[in-house]
Amino acid sequence: MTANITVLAGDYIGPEIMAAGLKVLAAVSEDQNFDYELHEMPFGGAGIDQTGEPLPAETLKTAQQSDAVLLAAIGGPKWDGASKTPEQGLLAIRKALNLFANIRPTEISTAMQQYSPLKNTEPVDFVIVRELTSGIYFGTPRETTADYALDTMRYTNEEIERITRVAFDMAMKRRKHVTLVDKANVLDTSKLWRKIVAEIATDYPEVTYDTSYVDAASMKIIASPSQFDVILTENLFGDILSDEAAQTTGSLGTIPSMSRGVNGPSLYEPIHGSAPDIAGKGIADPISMIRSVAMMLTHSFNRDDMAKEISDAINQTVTAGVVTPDLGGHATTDEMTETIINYIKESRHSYEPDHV
Ligand SMILES: NC(=O)C1=CN([C@@H]2O[C@H](COP(=O)(O)OP(=O)(O)OC[C@H]3O[C@@H](n4cnc5c(N)ncnc54)[C@H](O)[C@@H]3O)[C@@H](O)[C@H]2O)C=CC1
Ligand SMILES: CC(C)CC(=O)C(=O)O
Ligand SMILES: [Mg+2]
Repeated sequence: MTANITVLAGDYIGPEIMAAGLKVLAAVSEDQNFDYELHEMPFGGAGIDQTGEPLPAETLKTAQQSDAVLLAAIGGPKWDGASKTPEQGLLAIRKALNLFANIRPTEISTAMQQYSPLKNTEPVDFVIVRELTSGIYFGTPRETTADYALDTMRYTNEEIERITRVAFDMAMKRRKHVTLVDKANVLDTSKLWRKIVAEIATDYPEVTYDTSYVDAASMKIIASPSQFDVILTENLFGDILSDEAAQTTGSLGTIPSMSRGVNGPSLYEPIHGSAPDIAGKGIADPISMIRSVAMMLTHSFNRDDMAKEISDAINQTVTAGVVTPDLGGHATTDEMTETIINYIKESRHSYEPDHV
């Protein structure tokens, strides 16, 4: 069977890191009985420029019909303040594909330890489960007048329930601990989250469960990150905390994500944006995109073996110090990508039986 993958390169560094991700996908697929077809479509600012729409109808249709979607990043100053923005396209595709669960891992592996600004921590390995299709990014009413602007934070019981089950199911496969991050000392929506999460937690007696206000949680991510296993939180808080958590590994440019719904394709993308400040220089860190490819192989195509090859090669590359400037190195995006590919090839070569 051929895997159909929609490719949304997007804007600024988007095409640079997507190229890196696709090169690694090609390398790791070689001789692996994994056939795939790429469907490259305009999206974000590129969608606006080509069709007038950040999420062109053809792009959405292609994504809906595919087995998985790979997205690099969208947005940037070119479209800031325009009537249609790349970010509208991003929110629209998340909603249209019902991608309510956004999974953002933070791991300071042995290989990454040297790049972490955190010193002498216990091993860090937690996952942020962020609600992705509701909350203040989607709530109505929403308006701007001459005197005020209004956004609305709104959550239904059902929206909280389904993401909570994703978080507890994930905890069951990990260290069995969930931390709900909210602002329940102030917000009614957070009070509702607490009530519903406490109810659902009773279905998971093996999972320990605690809560933290988001302000304190942002401190704990720096001060004592090893206490976390699964962080469950709403859309805005998850957006903010995941960038903070990413930086503890050394760079925002290293963290991938998966966004999933009930049926239909999942979407894989770096957690960062289009980094306009470094676009065109050839120095974007490709790890976040390459790890997004690995997440796709695991979760959409059941190819954990190929994902592990990618992960091992990334670890070897960063251990060897072949890293881009965000991690303090001098490598270009291409050099880092080629090094990762070489490690993949080398590991296969060393396992080949001798042909006499
Ligand atoms: N999913 C997406 O496509 C997202 C899009 N955006 C959009 O991206 C645009 C730029 O937003 P910013 O606030 O600047 O956030 P950003 O995440 O693009 O960049 C923040 C900082 O991190 C650095 N950085 C990010 N990714 C990197 C990588 N792979 N390698 C090296 N350094 C990297 C950038 O150079 C910058 O200094 C905006 O239009 C924003 O709306 C922001 C976040 C997510
Ligand atoms: C347009 C934003 C909601 C994108 C973003 O910052 C994210 O999803 O992390
Ligand atoms: Mg963000």
